[in-house]
Amino acid sequence: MTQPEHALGLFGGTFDPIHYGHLRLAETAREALGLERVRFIPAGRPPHRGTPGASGTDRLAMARLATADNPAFEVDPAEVDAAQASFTILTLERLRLALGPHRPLVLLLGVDAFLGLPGWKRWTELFDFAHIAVANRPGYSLDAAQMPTELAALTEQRQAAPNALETRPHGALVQFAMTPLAISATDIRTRHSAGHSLRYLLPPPVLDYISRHQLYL
Ligand SMILES: Nc1ncnc2c1ncn2[C@@H]1O[C@H](COP(=O)(O)OP(=O)(O)OP(=O)(O)O)[C@@H](O)[C@H]1O
Ligand SMILES: O=C(O)c1ccc[n+]([C@@H]2O[C@H](COP(=O)([O-])O)[C@@H](O)[C@H]2O)c1
Repeated sequence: MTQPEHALGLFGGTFDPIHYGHLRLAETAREALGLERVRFIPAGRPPHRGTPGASGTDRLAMARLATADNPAFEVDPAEVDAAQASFTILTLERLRLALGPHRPLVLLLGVDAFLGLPGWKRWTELFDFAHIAVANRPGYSLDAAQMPTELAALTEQRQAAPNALETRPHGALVQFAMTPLAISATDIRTRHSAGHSLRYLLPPPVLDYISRHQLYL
C-alpha cells in the first residue's frame, strides 16, 4: 500500500516587498494545516495590478532572504523566470504535473485575495488542482452576505475542516486564523518613499536589501 503524501503549501504573491504579514501567514498555515513545507512563488508579471515597484529579480531575492532561516520554507523562481503573466491556474497545472496526482497541494490566500477570486483566469478550475486555505486579514471579512454570489456558493459547496486536506489531493476550501497583522506592501512602499522607518515590519535582511538597492524611493 502506498503511504499518503504530505501536503505542500503554495503561497503566491507580488511580494513587493515581502513582509511579516506574509511570513506569519505562511508559518501559521504550516502549523495549523499540518503542511510539510510552504513554497513561496513570487509573481513575475502579476495579473490585475500595475507593474510592481521592484523588479522580479529583486522581489525574488528579497523572498529568498526573508525565508532563508526557515527550513520548511522554499522559494520557486518559475513565475519570475516566465515570459507570460503569472496566472495561478498555469502554475498549478505545472506543479501538479511535476509533483504527481496524489500530493495534497494547498494554495494559501489572504481573505482579500480570496474575495477577488471570481476575477481570476479559469478560477473554478483551481480546485481541480489544489485545495485553497484562506487566512484572515484586518479590514476584510469572509461574511457570505458580502461576497459575490458565485463565491458564496462555492464557499458553501467546498468548505471543509482542515483535516480534509490530507485525505485528498485537491478540492477543499478551509479557513485558518492567524494573529491579525495590519501590514501591507503598499504601506511599506509609501512609508519608505516618505523617508519613514520600516523597522519591525519586515525582516532585517530585506530591509538591508531595500536600502542597498535603493528600492521604493
Ligand atoms: N498582513 C496580511 N495578512 C494576511 N494576508 C496577507 C497580509 N499581507 C498580504 N497577505 C496575503 O499575501 C498574499 C500576497 O499579497 P501581496 O504580495 O499582494 O501583499 P500586499 O501586502 O497585499 O501587497 P500590496 O499592498 O502591494 O497589494 C495575498 O494572498 C494577500 O492576501
Ligand atoms: O490567476 C489569476 O488570474 C490571478 C489574478 C490575480 C492574482 N493572482 C495571484 O494571486 C497572488 C496574489 O496576488 P497579489 O496581486 O495580491 O500579490 C499572486 O500569486 C498572483 O499571481 C492570480
